[in-house]
Amino acid sequence: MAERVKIVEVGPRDGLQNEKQPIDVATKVALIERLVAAGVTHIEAASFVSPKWVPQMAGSAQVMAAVPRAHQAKGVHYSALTPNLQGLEAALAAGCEEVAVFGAASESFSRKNINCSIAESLERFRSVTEAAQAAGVRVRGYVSCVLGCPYEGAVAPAQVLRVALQLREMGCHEISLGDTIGRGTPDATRRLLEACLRELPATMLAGHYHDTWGMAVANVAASLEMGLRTFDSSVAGLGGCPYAAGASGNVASEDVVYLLQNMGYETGIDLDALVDAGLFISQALGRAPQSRVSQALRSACVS
Ligand SMILES: CC(C)(COP(=O)([O-])OP(=O)([O-])OC[C@H]1O[C@@H](n2cnc3c(N)ncnc32)[C@H](O)[C@@H]1OP(=O)([O-])[O-])[C@@H](O)C(=O)NCCC(=O)NCCSC(=O)C[C@@](C)(O)CC(=O)[O-]
Repeated sequence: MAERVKIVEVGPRDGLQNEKQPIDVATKVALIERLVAAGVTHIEAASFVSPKWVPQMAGSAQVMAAVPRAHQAKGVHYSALTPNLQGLEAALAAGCEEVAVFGAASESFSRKNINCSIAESLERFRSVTEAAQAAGVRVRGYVSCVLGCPYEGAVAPAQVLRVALQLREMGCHEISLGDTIGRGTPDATRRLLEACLRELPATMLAGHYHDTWGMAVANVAASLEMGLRTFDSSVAGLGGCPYAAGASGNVASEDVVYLLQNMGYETGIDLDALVDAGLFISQALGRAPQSRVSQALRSACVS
């Protein structure tokens, strides 16, 4: 039987959080419905952050109220970002079964993104993880800027590991390593993972690679070689971070699924239906999908 790789679809959150044009709740929910229909089982659907900081995520409670719940019996999980207790309370009220705290390996990015130092953020996350665990909700931990910071440049793998270890110590079940600005190369990704894997099991790590420099699929492949089996991706390559100017979208889910299928891994995702989901949201945004696989599948020269 083929080995399973877990895809965490972050398009509805990471993908849409930075869009300038308003996207209504119905469109977000319709995207999520299509992702579920394509077989996606882990969807980051919402973000309970300050609407003054990230206006696009303001409708998160309405999104969570409308996502297809019947599919949960078939193993679909919805998660949301929660930077503090206020966010956690809103996420619990909205029925999230997993939440995510998001820290950074760079001081400057931490301050720009969540308005506090790394140390302050970790204190804050501790109260979030304690309250989430008391409510029976799992917590994922993000570390941003693992392969470079938009304000500080190079980031040492040891600094990433320090933050990741503290997230694990407070009970995060999974640590997602975010190449926020997409500067990473396969060699840099391997060096980062070598450092992290000395202290953390591969089963606990997820690769979250942005594609700004076109390296994201290569970084997924390098991470697979290093033992990672969980990847975050964004349908149609949507996305960017509001606090990392110029950063483009996550690696496209279609491209990751194509890669995995052709390497013999199982994802449970129907590529054609995923391409359709990407086309749906791209049409709603008035542009073409960034996924190269989507473009190739739809081009006239496909044999
Ligand atoms: C963390 C804060 C809230 C601190 O922001 P702050 O201004 O320091 O917070 P505060 O506690 O002083 O509160 C100020 C106001 O915000 C409100 N507030 C406070 N908390 C919340 C909340 N949870 N939900 C709704 N409202 C909230 C609070 O009620 C108050 O409202 P006011 O009295 O002024 O009307 C802010 O900086 C923030 O929301 N930042 C979010 C930034 C963000 O979402 N960035 C994008 C996601 S991270 C990312 O994309 C990277 C990732 C994860 O994908 C991985 C990668 O690629 O690297």
